[in-house]
Amino acid sequence: MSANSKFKTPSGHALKAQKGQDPIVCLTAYTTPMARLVDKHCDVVLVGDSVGMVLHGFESTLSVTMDMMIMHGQAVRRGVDQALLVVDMPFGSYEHNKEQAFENAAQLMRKTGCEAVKLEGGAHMAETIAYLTQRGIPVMGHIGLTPQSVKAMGGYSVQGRGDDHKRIMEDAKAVEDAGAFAIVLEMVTQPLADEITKLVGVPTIGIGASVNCDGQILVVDDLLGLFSSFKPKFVKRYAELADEADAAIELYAREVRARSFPTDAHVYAAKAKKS
Ligand SMILES: Nc1nc(=O)c2c([nH]1)NC[C@@H]1CN(c3ccc(C(=O)N[C@@H](CCC(=O)O)C(=O)O)cc3)CN21
Ligand SMILES: CC(C)C(=O)C(=O)O
Ligand SMILES: [Mg+2]
Repeated sequence: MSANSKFKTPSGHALKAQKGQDPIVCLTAYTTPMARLVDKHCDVVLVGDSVGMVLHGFESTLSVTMDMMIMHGQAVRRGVDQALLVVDMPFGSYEHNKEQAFENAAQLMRKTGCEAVKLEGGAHMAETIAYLTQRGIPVMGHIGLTPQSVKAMGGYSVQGRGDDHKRIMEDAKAVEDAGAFAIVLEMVTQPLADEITKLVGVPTIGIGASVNCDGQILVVDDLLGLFSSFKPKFVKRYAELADEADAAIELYAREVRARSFPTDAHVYAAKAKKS
């Protein structure tokens, strides 16, 4: 029995070693039942701060709090026992200084039992990422389109088409050098994603980036067709569950109004029937 065998989930180091191997499969989850479905097929489950837009109806991720990430992180933890569990640090919980970042990252790990945290930002967050990783907190980076900066960026648009190409390359290198075990590349051009994937020694996880990234991630509600307030180009719908739910709810409403539901099969007689 190896010294590590009591840890049943993979570590950030195990994921790091997967660069250049089979593609790393990642999805989000925010609840226990969805976590169970996703855990079965994925290497990484992310409790994304996209939960604010997908489950709480916020217009951006800026309103998401530590309490929300802790509650959804705990729910997802109960459904994940195979994949690496990563929790997003919410807006305002890590930008002030590295001590604030450590305090909140430690709280996320302590209260949810996740294996790692993710935070947005490139070179300007390198010092913070180094501070966390040197103190035992595995960090996943996230560069390119960083949704917590939507108000500064003026929208959710493709990154790296102009003179920001060089800056994003430098961001990737800085985040790797700071000790991140993997880096999410969101909505950067394919040539830029490919250059970064070749440049860095840690896995790149693409979302609207490139088929050549070391892994891919999507919001699971997007691929299931459960979320439709917007549909970025990078989303592929593998199912239309909202349409199925709509049809089911419509039929229920019709049957209640027609008094065709419930039937004898759904109500209780005075005496239990022998079966
Ligand atoms: N459900 C969901 N899926 C996501 O991928 C996601 C979230 N929520 N919330 C946080 C961020 C926000 N994201 C977004 C939101 C909108 C676009 C979007 O509208 N993109 C368009 C316009 C592109 C452009 O202007 O150049 C697109 O066609 O891709 C992209 C990413 C990605 N993240
Ligand atoms: C889409 C992924 C990368 C994310 O950060 C989120 O779901 O919040
Ligand atoms: Mg996020």
